[in-house]
Amino acid sequence: MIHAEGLSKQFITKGQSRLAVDSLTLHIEQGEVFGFLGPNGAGKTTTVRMLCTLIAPSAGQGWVAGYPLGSQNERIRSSIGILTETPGLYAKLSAVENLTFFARLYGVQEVSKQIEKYLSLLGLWEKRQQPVGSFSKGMRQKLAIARALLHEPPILFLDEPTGGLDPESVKVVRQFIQQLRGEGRTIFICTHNLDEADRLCDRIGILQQRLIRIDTPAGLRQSLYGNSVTVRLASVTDKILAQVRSLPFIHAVQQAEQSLTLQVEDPPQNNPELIRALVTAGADIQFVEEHQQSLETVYFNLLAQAREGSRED
Ligand SMILES: Nc1ncnc2c1ncn2[C@@H]1O[C@H](COP(=O)(O)OP(=O)(O)OP(=O)(O)O)[C@@H](O)[C@H]1O
Repeated sequence: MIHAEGLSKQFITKGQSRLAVDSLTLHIEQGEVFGFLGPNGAGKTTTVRMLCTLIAPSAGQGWVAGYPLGSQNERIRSSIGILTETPGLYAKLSAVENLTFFARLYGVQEVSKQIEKYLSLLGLWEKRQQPVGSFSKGMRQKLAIARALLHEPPILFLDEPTGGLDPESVKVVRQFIQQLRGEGRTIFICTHNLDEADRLCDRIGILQQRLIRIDTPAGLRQSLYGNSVTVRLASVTDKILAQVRSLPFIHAVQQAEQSLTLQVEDPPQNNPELIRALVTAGADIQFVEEHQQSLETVYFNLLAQAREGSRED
């Protein structure tokens, strides 16, 4: 659905050149929710602007909805919906008037039906006649999401979709994103919210000018340290130790008098077998605790490694 091959963007301002995005290669499947993480200035927005045909790449190639960037930009634009950091709505116009204006711009058929559908889904139908200038930030954000969907695009680019929203609105928007994924749409989210990326995204890409890592949230967590499980036992015997060490998904064993801390490949998948094996070996299990690395820890470590790497280059 979205494919980039060595995509780069160099900006030249006042004779100074700056490589904002360096040789980005990625592939995002249809129906995938992809999270794009990276610090301020990492190149996320620049990437999205290239993929949305708002700016031309300096090098590389890209395809969106099967159409190549550059020669088929019109087709790409009609296949995507965009939520930018600044919603750009008209303050004096009502919600309906704003959406009607944009619906005509996109050439939407059945304008009223589409407006009613999305205002209702996002909980704004009651406020439809109010001027957008009187809307809260959360309401404006939801209206901008509605606008991005009026023409039923199969691909959505969402820049900080829940940024600055209260917890209730965050929940509405997240549930809505899940619903859109359920409809088979491809969703590309730029966010600084690691917890959000963790909950919503099938895969996460971490960008720092270059793509540092791309993986599932679970894969990212495992990539640095693996996942640890601590099992507290009445006692640790040689038989128990031998049994645990024979399991192919156990990567490391740390032993204490009454506990084992084990590095497990995929805890939710492997823990049942681990517990069965322990019981077979005669273990009296008292507690099992899973220690997963937080995505935040992984994120900071990967960025630190990337910075270290670029200093050595
Ligand atoms: N039009 C432009 N002209 C010159 N430099 C630009 C332009 N747009 C972006 N840049 C530079 O490119 C780099 C990447 O910016 P970009 O906005 O893509 O980062 P970002 O990851 O989206 O950051 P943020 O999280 O702060 O939104 C920055 O150094 C920025 O100053």
